[in-house]
Amino acid sequence: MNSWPPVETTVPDRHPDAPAPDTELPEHYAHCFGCGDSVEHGLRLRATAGEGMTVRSRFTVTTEHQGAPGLAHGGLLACAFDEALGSAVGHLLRRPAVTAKLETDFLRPVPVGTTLVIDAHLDGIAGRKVYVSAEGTVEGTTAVRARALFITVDLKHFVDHGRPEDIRRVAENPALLGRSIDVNP
Ligand SMILES: CCCCCCCCCCCCCC(=O)SCCNC(=O)CCNC(=O)[C@H](O)C(C)(C)COP(=O)(O)OP(=O)(O)OC[C@H]1O[C@@H](n2cnc3c(N)ncnc32)[C@H](O)[C@@H]1OP(=O)(O)O
Repeated sequence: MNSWPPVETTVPDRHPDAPAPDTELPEHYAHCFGCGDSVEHGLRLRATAGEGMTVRSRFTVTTEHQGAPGLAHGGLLACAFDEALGSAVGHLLRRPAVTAKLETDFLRPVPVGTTLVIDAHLDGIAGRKVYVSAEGTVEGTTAVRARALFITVDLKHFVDHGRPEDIRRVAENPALLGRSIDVNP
């Protein structure tokens, strides 16, 4: 296995305004496929801040999330990890960041009706590069592991690249963004 993080990093402190351990984290965007309550068949991840540089997320697999009969689709499992890892970066550093690279190891199938518990850990930071990893367990057995590189960006990134009507809807109704995001930092 390659060394991780792949470059020299430092481990940052939690942001002073990061949610305290055991705090339930809000959805970051109502229309997010990973965590938004407005997305009918979305993943609806729920997350809790952990100790140190950790966040625990939970993804309950439903019949809408199947790939093979009765089993979660691998692409949706990768999506769940993207969300869980992004949540760790966003909430612990309180800086906007996007996924640049995501790698997943699928070790065991994840059945419909089970809850995947994803423990994400912020491993290190080098400039704008943030390295995070996570392990997902079903009833105590490791099913999926993932590693990712996130890159911190300015809020301008989302304004420049997002669809204007969606940006406008958020500007008119900031409640669509989770309580934890300051749209006027
Ligand atoms: C705030 C409070 C709470 C918030 C909660 C939020 C929860 C959120 C949950 C959300 C969850 C869902 C999250 C989502 O779904 S995010 C959506 C999916 N991701 C994207 O759309 C990102 C698309 N990519 C880009 O926009 C650009 O490529 C970015 C911005 C990433 C970089 O373009 P930019 O022009 O700005 O920078 P740069 O190119 O100089 O690169 C900078 C450095 O990075 C290195 N590099 C780049 N790519 C790679 C790579 N693939 N492997 C290895 N290294 C890579 C690069 O070599 C350079 O290194 P160095 O030369 O400096 O050493």
